[in-house]
Amino acid sequence: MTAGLNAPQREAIHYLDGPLLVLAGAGSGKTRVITQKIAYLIQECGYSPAKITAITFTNKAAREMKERAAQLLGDGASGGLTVSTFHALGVRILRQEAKALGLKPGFSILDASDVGGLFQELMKNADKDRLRAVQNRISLWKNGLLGPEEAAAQAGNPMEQQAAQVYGEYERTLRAYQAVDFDDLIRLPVNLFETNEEALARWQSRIWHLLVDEYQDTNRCQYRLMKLLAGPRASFTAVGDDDQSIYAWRGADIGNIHLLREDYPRLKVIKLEQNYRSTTRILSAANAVIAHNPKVFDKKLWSDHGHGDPIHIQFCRDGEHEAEWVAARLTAHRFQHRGKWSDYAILYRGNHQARALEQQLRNQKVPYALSGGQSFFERAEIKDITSYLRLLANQDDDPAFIRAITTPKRGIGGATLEALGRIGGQRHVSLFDASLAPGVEQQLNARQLEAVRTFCQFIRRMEARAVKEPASQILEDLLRAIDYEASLFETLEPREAESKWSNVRDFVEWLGRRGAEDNKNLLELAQTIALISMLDKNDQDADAVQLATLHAAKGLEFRHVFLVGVEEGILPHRDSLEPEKLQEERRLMYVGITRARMSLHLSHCRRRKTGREWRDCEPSRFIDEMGSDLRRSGGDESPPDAEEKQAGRDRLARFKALLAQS
Ligand SMILES: Nc1ncnc2c1ncn2[C@@H]1O[C@H](COP(=O)(O)OP(=O)(O)OP(=O)(O)O)[C@@H](O)[C@H]1O
Ligand SMILES: [Mg+2]
Repeated sequence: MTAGLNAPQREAIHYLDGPLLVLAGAGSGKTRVITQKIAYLIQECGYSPAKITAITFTNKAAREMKERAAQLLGDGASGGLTVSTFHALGVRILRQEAKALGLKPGFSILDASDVGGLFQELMKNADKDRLRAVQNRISLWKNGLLGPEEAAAQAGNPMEQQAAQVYGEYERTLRAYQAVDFDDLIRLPVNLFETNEEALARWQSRIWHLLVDEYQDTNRCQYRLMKLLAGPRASFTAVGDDDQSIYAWRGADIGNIHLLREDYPRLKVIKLEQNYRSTTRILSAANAVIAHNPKVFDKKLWSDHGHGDPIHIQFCRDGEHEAEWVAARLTAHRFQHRGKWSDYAILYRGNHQARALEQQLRNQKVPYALSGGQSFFERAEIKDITSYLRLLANQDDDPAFIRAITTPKRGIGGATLEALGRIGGQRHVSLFDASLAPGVEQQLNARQLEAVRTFCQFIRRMEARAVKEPASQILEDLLRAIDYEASLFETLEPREAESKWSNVRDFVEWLGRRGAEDNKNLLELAQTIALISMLDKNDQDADAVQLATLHAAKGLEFRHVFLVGVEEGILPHRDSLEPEKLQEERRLMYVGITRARMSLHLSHCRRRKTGREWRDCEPSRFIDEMGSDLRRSGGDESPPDAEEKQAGRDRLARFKALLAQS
């Protein structure tokens, strides 16, 4: 079972005498240790899969790990195993312990855009920057387990004082809607377990061994949850790499690695030193870059995959040229290596960099999948549909009520909603309940009343069906009943309507499949949609180039990686030039380089256009830090004239024709 693993990996897998930290560099097989350890516990130690919980950083990683474990163990042997993100685990805990927390089991989970909307309501006159600052501040307080009162006592500058004020109001609003935000998914279970011994004991007894991947990016709150769940037995395996900690901006805390030693004096630490992912050239460059950060833990990393191809640095004229170059070079490279599109990833620092790349990939007919961008689930048409689902599961969810009752238009407007809001406010009930409350007749005219009542009855009917019929069936009926397709075509240009309707169809199909696979009804599915990102929606088997931000690429590996925009101001980011932030940018660069197995291409531009302004660009200092074993090209062209551009296009056309023949 542990064949093909090295000695320290085997040691990590077999170690069960107490808390264990595997601290090792990129590609050294940390994630593999977790997967193999799950199999080992079940197969060799006789653990029931239901007694094992593993925590990963993304839903995609969770699913891959589950699949790997199922493969290792054979059919059905891994049933009951929990592999999930901290957030998904939080949902599970909240759902089962809802009563103790004063939540109803169908509570809503608000995603980032819902929360953004709520803050806009609460701070009507604030500008965008203030809104974002306040929202971030509150999120950090929540992750630090500080309530509104403690926050108020701690608030320093005027922004923080305002945040502390809004915080209380925000929390009351969430509770009134029977809704939670992402931070609550971790914080509420922690609060519960700290005050309710019975609940804690129940969950502790379910977890004989806890495994945590990407430990370096846990925040204080997640660490508390992990510690509570591990309990006094402290039977856990955490794996991580301090050099890959890239979420400090979201409250992740490298200090948690030290904390583990302090909190668990018996902590065993195992280091892995062999990298199985990358060629020596790639690894040396990564090691050289990260050596510029102060060393916290002594780690070595070597690989016996041979030197491999030189790392290629391309100097491009401008952003457009860079995107053109990437698409063309990638296509040629794939042709030479007779590879698949899915062997390739294009990585970048910020989401906005994707647009130019997407355009070129489309032009050159390169199939691609985008992750880490605006989530599929945050598109207006999908939010329209999910507002119905949320309302089916939770009729206290006022934002969902407002969106659903006004989409498509059914003659209910601001005046009706205001009247309902007044009744709700007086009686302390939701808008849904206000619609059915006695006395509502006096506030609404006959037409309004009829429209509101019909809507509420429709929701009730669908809710009753949702607990017993397959999710896809209900969803189909729901769409038909509200005539969503027609409403799109009535209000939008045909092409736009077409594209939105096709997204809705994708969503229905996907949700139906998900329901059947996970054996969940529509109400249960409705709840977790907020947790799902675009990455999960992608067809896993599709042969496509992966486009991702460096943050979203963590933990993944690709045969060939293109890292674009390796420039001062982008990577490192212009807002992150002070020493601590610069170190995090350097770790981001390290993460990027170490995603590559066989080849790595970097690019930077002479100048870029932002808005109407052209800006001169400097290559990133991180390129210099990679050492001298680099192959550079480009940088000597003057801007092309029309003739040259045409010649380039002709060359490309000939090349494509060649490709098509091959
Ligand atoms: N003992 C081994 N023999 C052969 N291949 C291995 C071994 N251990 C790990 N690998 C392979 O090396 C690659 C990297 O492993 P893995 O993703 O587990 O590393 P990691 O330490 O989790 O990396 P990261 O820090 O990027 O998350 C994977 O393709 C994995 O299958
Ligand atoms: Mg990993």
